[in-house]
Amino acid sequence: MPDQHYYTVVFPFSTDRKRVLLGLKKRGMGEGLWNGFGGKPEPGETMDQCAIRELQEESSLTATAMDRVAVLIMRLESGPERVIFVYTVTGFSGDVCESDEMRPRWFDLENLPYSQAYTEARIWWPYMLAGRTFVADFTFNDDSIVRQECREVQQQDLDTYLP
Ligand SMILES: COc1nc(N)nc2c1ncn2[C@H]1C[C@H](O)[C@@H](COP(=O)(O)OP(=O)(O)OP(=O)(O)O)O1
Repeated sequence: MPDQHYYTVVFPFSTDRKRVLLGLKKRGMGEGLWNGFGGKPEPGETMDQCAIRELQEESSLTATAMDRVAVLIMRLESGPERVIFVYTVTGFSGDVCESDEMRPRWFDLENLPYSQAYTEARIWWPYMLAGRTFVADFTFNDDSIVRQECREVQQQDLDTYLP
């Protein structure tokens, strides 16, 4: 079994579901790219707890309605495999604020910044935006995707990927 590192990534939607809140990563992994809000779980924390905490720390929003919608598996040429749990948030409280790590901005769903996001976002964001539950599995060689699979699953199937 390869070494695996676990992450969350969280995407808040506007009430009318026409806009999504993304954050421009200001430092570290994915710097300069638009993505959802997230990170690594702290010791003893569940992935759901991690998702809520990371969203709060990075955007100041508190999730009140959140769904686990996908698992992304990133098989990199070197380094540990990344297993990323994706969440959508359809209810929240608080006001959006910039943090040390993320500069948040609402985007219309028809105008997403794919040219300034992770390469594979073009493949799996449409699944998420369509409200699907899925597992996306990517193999990279350098920064290129050499194998990809995106398949719809049942909600409970996502649990099998939990650490
Ligand atoms: C190709 O790989 C990735 N694609 C996408 N779309 N998102 C990714 C990929 N690899 C990582 N991510 C996401 C997962 C997390 O949301 C962040 C990375 O989290 P970070 O390293 O910043 O975690 P923190 O716990 O916040 O880290 P520090 O507090 O130590 O800065 O990117």
